[in-house]
Amino acid sequence: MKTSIATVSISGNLREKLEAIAAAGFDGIEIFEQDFIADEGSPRDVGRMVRDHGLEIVLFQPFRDFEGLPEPLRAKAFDRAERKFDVMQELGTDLALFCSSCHPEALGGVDRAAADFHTLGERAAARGLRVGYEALAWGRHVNDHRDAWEIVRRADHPNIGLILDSFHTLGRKLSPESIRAIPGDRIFFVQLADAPAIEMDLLYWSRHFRNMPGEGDLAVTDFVRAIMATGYAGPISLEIFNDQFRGGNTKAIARDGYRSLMAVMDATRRAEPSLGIDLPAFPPPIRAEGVAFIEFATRGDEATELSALLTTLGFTHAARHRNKAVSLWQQGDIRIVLNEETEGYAASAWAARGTTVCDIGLQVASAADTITRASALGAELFSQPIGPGELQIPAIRGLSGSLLHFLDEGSGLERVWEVEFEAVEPAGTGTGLTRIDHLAQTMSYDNMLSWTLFYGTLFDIAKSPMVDVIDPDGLVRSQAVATPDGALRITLNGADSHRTLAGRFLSETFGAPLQHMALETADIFATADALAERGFESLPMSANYYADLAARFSLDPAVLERLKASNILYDADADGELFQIYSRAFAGGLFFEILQRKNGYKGYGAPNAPFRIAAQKRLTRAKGMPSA
Ligand SMILES: O=C(O)c1ccc(O)c(O)c1
Ligand SMILES: [Mg+2]
Repeated sequence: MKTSIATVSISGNLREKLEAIAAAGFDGIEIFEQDFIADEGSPRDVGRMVRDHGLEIVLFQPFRDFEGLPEPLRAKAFDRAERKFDVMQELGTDLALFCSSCHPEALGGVDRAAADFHTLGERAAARGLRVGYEALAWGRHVNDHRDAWEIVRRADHPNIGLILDSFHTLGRKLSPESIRAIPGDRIFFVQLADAPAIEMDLLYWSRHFRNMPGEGDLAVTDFVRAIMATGYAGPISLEIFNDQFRGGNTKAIARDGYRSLMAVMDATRRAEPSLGIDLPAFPPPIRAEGVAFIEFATRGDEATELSALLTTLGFTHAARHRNKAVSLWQQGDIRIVLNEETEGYAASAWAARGTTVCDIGLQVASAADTITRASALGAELFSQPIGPGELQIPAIRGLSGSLLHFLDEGSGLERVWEVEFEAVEPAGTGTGLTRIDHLAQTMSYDNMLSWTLFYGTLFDIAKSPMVDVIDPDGLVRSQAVATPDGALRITLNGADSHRTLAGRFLSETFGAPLQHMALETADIFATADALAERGFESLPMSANYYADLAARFSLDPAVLERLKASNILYDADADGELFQIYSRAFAGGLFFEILQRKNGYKGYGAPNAPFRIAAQKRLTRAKGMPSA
């Protein structure tokens, strides 16, 4: 399978785009005319430059407003096409995209358009070129792939074929099933794009909001299945018009594209194995079984402060590393590693950000499969020298330089805690915390799609609808991903203002670090008492908050008093109830959450977030810390 991406999909000048596209692993590009015109090189130079990057120009696009014009406009359109054919020959590409006309004077009629394309086919054939016809969803007379196909069929010329674009079909809610009846060799090119389900004008939606397959809500896999069922064997290309991507990090967006394309083709072959898709074998989306450990890079006073906080939370210093300044704190199935090494990745993370989560360990069905799938999707593997007797734990780079290690059961990796560590204190019952319920990552809003795609393509994990969280100083958007059984849940919080709590945390760190983790208890009231006994300081909530709870829910007054006395936050949804306690912030904005889900409550307490954030900001100001 030949992979490609339209140059319009990413930011930068043509040279920067080519470098990023080649590095991400694509075979070819659709050269967007403007990208090439803006370059100072001649068409020959540009063609050579593309090939020097190991890339092929698989399509020249777009040619607009060709078919159905009355004379003299018609003759002019043919002349214009000849000029572009000249350019294509110099560039070294044989296929042009002609999109359906939006010209105010274009006339309708399938036969008229077919006749124009037949004539164009003759002209193209004389130069050994081909033309593909694409129905724009907002074309004046042709806006449905079935009509474009009828025109191509009647044009009846071997150098005239069809171009299909998932956006134009799915965006207009047309079923892709009709594509299955088209002969595969009459389809000259396939473009893929996804988009979020928002009601708006088609053209505006297409030009500004398209995103990578898997990042939006369109059924791109169904579209690809229909295409592949025709026997189509040409390139599969991404054509993404997106304002954020145009201003984003060129290399990162190109990598997202590659990851997305591999994942959608993999999903297609698994949905319909008989299609025989030409793609190297790699494992299906990985079953994630939970968080195996969270590792902090920390030193000095901050390490002392964090250890004290873990003690009041009921953790014990369970073990210490045999060769390194690394300690393991444990309670139930929760493992928190404090790394005070002065060399290696933890040391670099500490140097850059101070106390921070430098590594996330995930428990997966197979660590080896995880690494294989991640590499097939374009991830960078990570390793560093290991000491005598230590295990080489499979790891990859996440986005923004983050790090993920993978543990599993049965390959020997599960023995890491005995092999590399020696016991210090036996684990007690603690405060009743059993496991990590979810991790909350904070990032700039622009990185949310990338992270959603990252987790969504590697794991068998689904995204829930985005929610808006109101911070007194701006909006934070929150997107959760969760495995079907809830074993792994991650919330991705995107800040677009530095004045929000999330934004400030981000501006003082960088990348997409973990800002908080939520620890589960089966009995919030018993845990609240045990925490109080240990001197844990919870985040104080206002009396107004509890008055509002009394108004919104029919809570027993005694329960309400109990909530208030222990600063427990409450929410309920159609399924069940949620109880939350927050820690105070430490080390520049990190914090812990303790929660109990009752009767299958599925959310994350979003209605409580504005009050929790306001309480955190109140404390920050009271401590005289800069409050933005
Ligand atoms: O928005 C456009 O004009 C446009 C151009 C070329 C395409 O392939 C397309 O899907 C849209
Ligand atoms: Mg298109």
